[in-house]
Amino acid sequence: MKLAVTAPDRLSVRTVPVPDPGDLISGLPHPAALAWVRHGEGLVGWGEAARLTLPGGPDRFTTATRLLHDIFAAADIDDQVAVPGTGPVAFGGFGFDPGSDDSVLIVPRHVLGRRDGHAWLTTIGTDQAPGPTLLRPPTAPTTLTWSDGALPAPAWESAVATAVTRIRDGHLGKVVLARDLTVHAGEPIDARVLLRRLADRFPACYTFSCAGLVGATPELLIRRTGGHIESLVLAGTTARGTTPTDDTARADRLFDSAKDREEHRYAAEMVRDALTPLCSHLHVPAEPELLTLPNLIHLASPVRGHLTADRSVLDVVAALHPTPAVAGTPTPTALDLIRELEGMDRGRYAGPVGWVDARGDGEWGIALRCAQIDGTRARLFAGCGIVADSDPAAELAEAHTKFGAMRHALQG
Ligand SMILES: C=C(O[C@H]1C=CC=C(C(=O)O)[C@@H]1O)C(=O)O
Repeated sequence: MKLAVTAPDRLSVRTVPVPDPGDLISGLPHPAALAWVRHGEGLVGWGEAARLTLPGGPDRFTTATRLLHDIFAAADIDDQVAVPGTGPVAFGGFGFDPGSDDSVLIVPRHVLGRRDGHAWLTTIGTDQAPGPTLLRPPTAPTTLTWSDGALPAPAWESAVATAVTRIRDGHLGKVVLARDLTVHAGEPIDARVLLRRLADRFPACYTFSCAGLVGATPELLIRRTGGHIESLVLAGTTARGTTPTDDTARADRLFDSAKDREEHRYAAEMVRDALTPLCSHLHVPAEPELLTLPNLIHLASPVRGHLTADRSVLDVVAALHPTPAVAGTPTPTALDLIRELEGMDRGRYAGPVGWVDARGDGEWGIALRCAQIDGTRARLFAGCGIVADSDPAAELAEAHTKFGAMRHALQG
């Protein structure tokens, strides 16, 4: 696949303040939705002023940064709000595997944003629409037919067992193995229905949609606001309990679990090592804390820092991806094992997903708890960190719980 850039020579961009638009997702006018929303704040976009599709390669982030810089530098920008996310922005999703051709960036024609008491509408081009008008009301998917993806459950369990053997033999410390499920619907799946259900159920997650990849991820890879950066490293998981006592017992067991602590440590240490050279100040907590979601509890390390130089958020994404939350340790060995054992192409699942503006500010998550929608078909993904003490049956159960987020979004 070749690099493709669809963009006019010069974008004409105007951002104006608007009254509080309320719920962002219900303003999306048609199914080709772009979204990044958490606790009701964020950005939604529609229409395409520019699109970049990038071939695989470890340089895909720097290529994206350079091309976007050229498009944004040539733009004629009237930004009357001037906060992160105003002016032109690109939504994007990058392929997980450096060899993957799936990376895409879209500069929407319209963006509706809401953050810290500001609300704005950005319009690109001459079509100065006053705001979204619902062109096609969302309809929920019906008659869903589920099937296995690349590996049925027993085959995936034996892939996990093979990974455990390789780890115990000393080839690597950790690998994250994922599996996929396929679902067919009676009519084209509308991303807005999934966004609505995900945002209602997981308000603390980043509900996203970009080029058919729709999900609600709890994992913030990086947020850049001026020189300030934040990340939330997640690894180590348990399902929520069925009673309050069971829930507390599970949370305590997770917090004390040597196996989950090891899984988490690989991820937190790699993020620390990758960010240290970029930062004048970096805080990584010595111990993880618990992040409680409606369906799962994770070990979590909130990381904060200050960049030494003026780098785009995409430069920081390039330094971080793929973290051991989605690949493993050491990274090259883990990537080889993932290619050998998963039997599938992850596409943009577990890759960076988010947005960047012309200042280089932006928010990028790791695309987890998501599905790739393609007309009437969707591919759901879920993965689990495997270390020496992992049990294949327990990992299969964990993947099943992780699939639950998107299953619910599709089934209601
Ligand atoms: C790879 C996934 O989750 C990662 C993020 C948090 C916890 C994880 C775990 O405990 O295995 C995974 O590393 C996924 O949800 O598909």
